[in-house]
This record gives sequence, C-alpha cells and structure tokens, in this order.
Amino acid sequence: MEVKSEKSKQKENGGLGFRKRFIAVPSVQEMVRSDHQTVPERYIQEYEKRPLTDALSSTSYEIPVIDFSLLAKRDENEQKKLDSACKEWGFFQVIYIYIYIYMSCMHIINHGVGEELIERMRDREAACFDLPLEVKNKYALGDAMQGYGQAFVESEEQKLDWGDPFFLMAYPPQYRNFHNWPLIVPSFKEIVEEYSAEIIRVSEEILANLSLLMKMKEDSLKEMHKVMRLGMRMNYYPLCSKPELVLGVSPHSDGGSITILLQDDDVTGLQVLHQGQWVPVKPLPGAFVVNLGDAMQMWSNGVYKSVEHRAITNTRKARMSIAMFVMPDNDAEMGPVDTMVCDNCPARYQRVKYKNFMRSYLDRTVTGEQIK
Ligand SMILES: O=C(O)CCC(=O)C(=O)O
Ligand SMILES: [Fe+2]
Repeated sequence: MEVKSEKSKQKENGGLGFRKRFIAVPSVQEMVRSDHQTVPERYIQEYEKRPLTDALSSTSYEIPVIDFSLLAKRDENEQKKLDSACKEWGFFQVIYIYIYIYMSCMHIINHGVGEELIERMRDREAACFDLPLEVKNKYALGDAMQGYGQAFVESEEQKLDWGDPFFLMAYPPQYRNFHNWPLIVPSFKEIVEEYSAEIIRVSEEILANLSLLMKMKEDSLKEMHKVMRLGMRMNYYPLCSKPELVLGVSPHSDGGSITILLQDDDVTGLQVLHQGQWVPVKPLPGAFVVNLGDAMQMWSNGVYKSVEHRAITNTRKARMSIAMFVMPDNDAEMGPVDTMVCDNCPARYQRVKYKNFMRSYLDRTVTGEQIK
C-alpha cells in the first residue's frame, strides 16, 4: 500500500483540509463562442434574483478610497481627517469603523504593487482563458476544489453563473497543486509567485491596522495566519446577450479574512449590497478593491461586515477579475476576539476552527445563505 507523506497529502488537498466534489458544468466562454445569442434556461435567474441593469446606472454611490501609503505610515493628519469624517457620520472614532460598517468594501490606492506587475498578471490571466477548451479541461476542477470550472454546483437543477473561474492555491508553495495549474502559459507560475508576495505584503499591513482598530496588538490577526494562505480565483465573464437575466457570480460573501480584488479598468461588473441596494463598484484604475470576509466579521463580533457581493455581465465586453482570498490557518479559532466582547456586546458567534467553518461556508454558498 502506498503511504503518502504529510507533505504530499497537504499538496493534494491544497491546504483546505478536506475535499468536496461539485458537478462539472459547461464552459460559458465556449458556449458564447459558438453561439453568442442564446441564453440557456439554466443560466436564467429566478425573477427576484435578476439584475435590473437599468436601475443600477442611476446609482451614484462611490465606495471609499483608502491611501495605503498613509496607512502604512500611520500618518496622523490622515488619521485626523479620517477621524473627523467619522465623527460627521456619528460612528466610532476611527474611519475604518465608518468604512466597514458603511460599505465593508473599499478601494486601496498607493499600495506599491507595480503597474507593470499588475499588467503582466492580467496578461497571464487572459492567456489562461485563451487556451483551447481541451487544454483548460486538463486542469479541470478536482475534488481538492482547485482548477478550471465552476464550483458550488450540487444539482442539475441549480441555476448557473455566467462565468468561468479558475481557482488555485497561490501560497504557500507547499499547497500549490501544480497538476491543476496552467503551467503551459509561459511565466504564469513566476508571475503568480511575484504577485502573491505583493498581495501578502499589502494584506499584512491591512491586518495590522485592523488589529489595532480592534484594540489588539498589531500582530494579533497575523498570528491567526501563521502561514498566510492565499487562494486565487481568476474570473472570466463572457459578454451576454441578455445581461438582465443572468449573474456572472451569484450573491455571496467571501469566506476568508480579507479579499484583494483586481478588476478590469474599463468594465463595471462588481456590485456590493448596501442598505438593501446593489451598488456598482466602478473601477478605479490602479486601485485594488478590498472587502472583508466572514472570518473578519466573526472576529470583530459583527462590527465589521463581510459584505455580500455579486457580479453582473453586459452585452459589449467580456470582463476579468482576480480575487486573492487571504485565509486564516485551518486551526485558527473563528468567533469574537476578547477585545470585541463586552457586557453590552455579548459574543454573537460561537468559536469554531476555521477548517470546520469552511465546510459550512461551502454548504451555505451553494444555497446563497450569508452569515448574520
Ligand atoms: O469579479 C468580481 O468582481 C467578483 C469576484 C468575486 O466576488 C469572487 O471571486 O469571490
Ligand atoms: Fe467574492
């Protein structure tokens, strides 16, 4: 009998800690390539879930813009500015509280990730989706939940999203499941490595600031990420002849601590749910979109929200995005940290290990449920 080493087992399950099989579904990109007019029934959302594309264009809400370079320096003037902005809003003293309560989603500018690296990453992503279908299918999503294809499909009746994702564990190296990586794309591996290192740098700084805001030591949240794991989802949303009937990605919240998203500069598709309304996140060239995941909502005892979001499509242009999910350690405890619990703010969540939390997250995401 073959005895697998601990290391090869880790690699197999990509550090997620368990395996799950989803039903394989067709590539939307391929479907549109052969017939760009037809929208099969399975992609047409139930009436109440359909995106009303006209209503949206009238919304003029902008998500907050945070200057990362000032965050990193803990610049006092910026903090004062943020502080007074908060007071105007009548929330706590610090801008982040306002930001997260209000939108739970922001643009991060001056993050220091080179434009050239970002362009190379985008270009490699495009090269992955440009591969012929039979090549992409060699990297099809396996039960370690990595590879090409939609996850979260558990029945033949379930509605399908109008998009093709590619999910990979990008960091740390021992979790990279290379047989699901499109290594046929020149320099893909090297660029993902370079990009991941930069995303980790940015994430650590954001986590340090969040730790302080949650009245903990600067490295408290980092300690929940002894090995900072990065899941990477490249999303490709083909154009659609009936965008008002379909969703690129159905409403969901992300399951990790924070997500750093790179979206196309010239196509709007991402929307966040804000006070019961779907607000488009118009691309801000050079910025990352950052949103908090369920883990952060639980640690903060619900003060910070893991925002519900979705992506829509359009008739004119395909859209791509790259979501980098920062994931806590499998044995990190989810549930409110001590500093976020008080007599008047009792714990809203039970403690559960991240690995177990992830199982319930996957089940919830299939049905579209959110944590409260
Ligand atoms: O493409 C987008 O803008 C959103 C993608 C997303 O939410 C995800 O991959 O979790
Ligand atoms: Fe997401």
